[in-house]
Amino acid sequence: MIEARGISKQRGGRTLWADLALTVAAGEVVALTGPSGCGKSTLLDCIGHIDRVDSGTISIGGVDAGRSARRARLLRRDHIGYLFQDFGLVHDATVGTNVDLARPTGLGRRRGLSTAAALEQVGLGGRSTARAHELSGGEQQRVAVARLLVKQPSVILADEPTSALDAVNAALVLDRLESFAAAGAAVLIATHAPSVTARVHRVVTLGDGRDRGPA
Ligand SMILES: Nc1ncnc2c1ncn2[C@@H]1O[C@H](COP(=O)(O)OP(=O)(O)OP(=O)(O)O)[C@@H](O)[C@H]1O
Repeated sequence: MIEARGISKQRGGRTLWADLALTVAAGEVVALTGPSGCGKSTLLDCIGHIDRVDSGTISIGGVDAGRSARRARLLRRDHIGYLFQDFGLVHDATVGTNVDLARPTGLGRRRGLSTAAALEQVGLGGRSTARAHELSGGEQQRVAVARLLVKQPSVILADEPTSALDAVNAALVLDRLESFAAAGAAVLIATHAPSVTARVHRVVTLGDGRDRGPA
C-alpha cells in the first residue's frame, strides 16, 4: 500500500536519509523509530504528500503522484489519514465540525461512518457541540480517531500519537489503529514508545538502516 523506493531528503544541508526503501502492506502496522532528529516526522510528511522527497519515488495504493501537486492533493484527500501528537484539530471549532471536515468530498465520500456514529464509537457521542479546546488530551485524540472513522483512509500516518496520552488512552488509540489495519489499512507510526513498538507487526529503525523484522 505504501511503497517508497530510493528516497532521499536533505534538511539544512544535512542528509536525513538517503536511498531509503520502505514498504507497508495493507493490513500491516509498522513502527518507525530512531533517534530524535533523524527525520521520522519528515519521512511521514513525505509519505503523506505534505512534503516532497529530493529523489526517489513514493506510491500509495499503486499511485505515484510524482511532482504533480494535483495528484498529491487527491491522494491526501481520498487515501491518507493523519494522527498527530498534538491531535491536529481546529481548536475553536466544535467536535462535530472537526469530524465533518475529515469527510472526503470525492469518490470516497460515502465510504466512512457518519459523524454521529464515529463520535459514538470513540465514546464522545454527547460532545459534538463542545469546542475542541474544551476537551482533554485523550478526548481530543479520540476526536482525531473519529476523523479517521469518517474518512476510512487506506493509509494512516501517525506521528507520536500516544506521547501526550495516559496509558489508558494510549492503549485505546493503539487498539483503534490495529482495527484500521485489520480492516485493510496500512498503518505507519513514528514513535519512541516501547509500549507501541511492542505491539506492532514490524519495527523500522531510521538512522542505522535496520529493519528488525516481525516484533
Ligand atoms: N521546516 C524545517 N526546516 C528546516 N529543518 C527542519 C524543519 N523541520 C525539521 N527540521 C530538521 O530536520 C531534522 C529532522 O526532523 P524530524 O522532526 O523529521 O525528526 P524526528 O526524527 O521526527 O525527531 P523527533 O523524534 O525529535 O520528533 C531535524 O534536525 C530538524 O531540526
